[in-house]
Amino acid sequence: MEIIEKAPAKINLGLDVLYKREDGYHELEMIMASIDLADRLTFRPLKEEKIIIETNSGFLPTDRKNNIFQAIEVMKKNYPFEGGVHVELQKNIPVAAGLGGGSSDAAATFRGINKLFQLNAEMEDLMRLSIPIGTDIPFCLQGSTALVTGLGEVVTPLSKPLPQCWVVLVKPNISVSTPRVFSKINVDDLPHPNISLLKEAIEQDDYKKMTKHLGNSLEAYTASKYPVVKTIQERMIQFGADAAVMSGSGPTVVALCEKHSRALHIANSLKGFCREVYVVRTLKQ
Ligand SMILES: C[C@](O)(CO)[C@H](O)COP(=O)(O)OP(=O)(O)OC[C@H]1O[C@@H](n2ccc(N)nc2=O)[C@H](O)[C@@H]1O
Ligand SMILES: Nc1ncnc2c1ncn2[C@@H]1O[C@H](COP(=O)(O)OP(=O)(O)OP(=O)(O)O)[C@@H](O)[C@H]1O
Repeated sequence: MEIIEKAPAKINLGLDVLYKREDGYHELEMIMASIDLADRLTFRPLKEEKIIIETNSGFLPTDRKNNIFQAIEVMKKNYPFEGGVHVELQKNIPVAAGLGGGSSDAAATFRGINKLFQLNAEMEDLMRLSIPIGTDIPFCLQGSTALVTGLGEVVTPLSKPLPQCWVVLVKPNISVSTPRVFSKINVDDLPHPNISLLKEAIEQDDYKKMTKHLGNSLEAYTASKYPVVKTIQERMIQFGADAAVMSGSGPTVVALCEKHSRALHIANSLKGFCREVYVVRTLKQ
């Protein structure tokens, strides 16, 4: 018996940091979308009480530091099942990229364990249990396109998927620590994208309006530390992107294009500059 789950990456088309809370976390307002770049997880039951993670990624932890391990432990504690789990992770999403790879793996694990051991857990319980592992997990559990608020735990699906377009992802060869970015920003100095207008554009299926309202409060800070983020964004526009925005806390920059030929042109033009370049579609749902 085995269960296979896909774990799609996410992009933040809009990310507004509203304020810092007493506990140090930040209230966010975001538009998030799943894209057609995914890790693949295979779950098998084990007789022994063990969690074994095997992966094609040479540098990811396979112990408790891995989000997959933590998600299995949370499932075991809240929905006791017999034996252990063997997980095979095929890692395709770049790590520490702002693409939510670890969160999506955890979400796939909640879904996979639920199916493998027939635990009948409710989606809203999984969302609540997932938050201490990562604030992007509730969105990853649902996927598609959503307005995401609170710390990341309030997920409201949009009435329409994203207008169909091509997405070019370019990750410079640096890793950005999300806790570090949040600890360094001063909320009073941040720009604030208009998330309401972005949401409206998507729900009106208005591609042009959507591209006008992409924005990320964290972009200026990450770009000030890593100027390569700004350089990539400028080149994407120069090579014909309709819009370009940093995803999450970075450093991946996302370009949107209506035409496939243009997306390929941007990707090919940037390949000499960055090793990790992808052309994908948003997920229709
Ligand atoms: C920036 C985003 O990528 C947007 O999608 C996510 O909010 C970050 O999600 P993530 O990588 O899963 O990060 P988490 O592991 O949840 O949080 C890492 C750290 O970021 C800070 N953090 C995160 C979420 C939030 N709403 N406020 C915060 O201040 C906290 O210091 C936290 O310890
Ligand atoms: N299954 C996993 N996949 C990727 N990273 C993981 C995983 N488990 C733990 N990690 C750790 O989490 C850190 C961040 O990885 P991840 O790829 O999730 O970041 P991210 O793309 O920046 O996410 P976000 O957009 O949510 O901030 C890495 O340092 C990595 O070692």
